[in-house]
Amino acid sequence: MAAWILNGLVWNEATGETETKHIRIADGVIAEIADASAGLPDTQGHDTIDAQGKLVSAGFIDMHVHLREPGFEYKEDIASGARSAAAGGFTTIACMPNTRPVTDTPDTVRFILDKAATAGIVNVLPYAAITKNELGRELTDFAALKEAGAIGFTDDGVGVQNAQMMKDAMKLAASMGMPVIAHCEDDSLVVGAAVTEGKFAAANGLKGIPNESEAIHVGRDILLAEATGVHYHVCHVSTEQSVRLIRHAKQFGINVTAEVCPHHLVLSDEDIPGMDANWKMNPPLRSPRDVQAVIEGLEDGTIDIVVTDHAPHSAEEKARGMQLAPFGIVGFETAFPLLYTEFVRTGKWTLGFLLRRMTSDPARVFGLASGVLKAGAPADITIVDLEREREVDPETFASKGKNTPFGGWKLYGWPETTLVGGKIVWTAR
Ligand SMILES: NC(=O)N[C@@H](CC(=O)O)C(=O)O
Ligand SMILES: [Zn+2]
Ligand SMILES: [Zn+2]
Repeated sequence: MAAWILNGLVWNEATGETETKHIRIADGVIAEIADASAGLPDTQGHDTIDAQGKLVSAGFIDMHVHLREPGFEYKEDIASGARSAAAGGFTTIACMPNTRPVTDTPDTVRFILDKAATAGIVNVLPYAAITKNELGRELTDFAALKEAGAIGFTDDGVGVQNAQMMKDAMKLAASMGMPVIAHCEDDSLVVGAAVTEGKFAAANGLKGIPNESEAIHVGRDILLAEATGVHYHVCHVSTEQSVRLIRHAKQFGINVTAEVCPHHLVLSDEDIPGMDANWKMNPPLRSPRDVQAVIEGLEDGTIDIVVTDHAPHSAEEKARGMQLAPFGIVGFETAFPLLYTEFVRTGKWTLGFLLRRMTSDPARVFGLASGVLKAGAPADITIVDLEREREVDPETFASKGKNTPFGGWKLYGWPETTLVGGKIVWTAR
């Protein structure tokens, strides 16, 4: 469709303010961005979208999500996950391979791409597993998986326990120009705990997950990345120690990048209200000191991007209680409002900083053409109402998963309309 988005507020990095612009879309790309001071354009023959007073941004990019299909469609499927992403203003998402079967064959990669294309909602980029069935024993066929469309290799959900296996994976990925994305967790240090080691665990007589179970893999993998030259990307950084190691590695020019989730920026273990599994995720909510460290890591560029780690589970599964319920919370439909409300409205971050970490930075890290609002870029666009306050109601989520700790939170910054390739794929009722 040929369309004009009229009178939207577009962030200008040079001035550090928003400016009113008209954006013309043609053939799925941004054809023109016009200054509104020159008056309304001739919109004849075009659809028009009134964005008066609304933020118009490049669509958000989420490089760490779980869509659960194939195999766990009762939690989420590719279409429902994509709809949830669009409702959260995301236009490109990268899905993790801990499906059933695990995404460890070209057939499964193609299955995901086909399903995503049929759904036709957002761009879905599949990761493939590092090891067969994510068991850590045998590498998958990297070349065939890349050929089928996988954009990187990861065993997310579990850490690769064997250092030689990880080194072999990195060497192979490096030779193909592909990134290795790591869920950092040393099994020998994790003692079947549901929450972090710290105040909440102690107060409730629970075992805790220690910080070093994450950071020890980060440190190991940084050394392996240095040795192999691979692009190494650290998943869901949650500890002060991991931030420190990544900062140090970057100072040495090692090709490492990292991500952090909204919940690790906003919540600590001291916020957990009780034995409610909607507060259970991996890595767990850490101490306030860790929260401060990941915030500073994101602010100084040690951590490159924000991801949701959208991890839907059924209500029945989450009702099993803190100890038995699976790890994970949904994230698409609260991510931007949460960070906008907590960090931008409070004056801690500029709007531009948050937008960069959710658009152009993930595009830079993973070499995507999207993530920028400029002529010639894909017309993947998010229109956001920054001014209306609304309460988070999980029952209204497009996701099948309602498992969030943010139910009832009053937030600003709700996405209103999401366009992918110039087509409206979601609009708020
Ligand atoms: N983050 C989580 O708590 N859970 C993820 C797995 C993962 O991201 O490691 C899941 O698949 O449910
Ligand atoms: Zn993980
Ligand atoms: Zn994950």
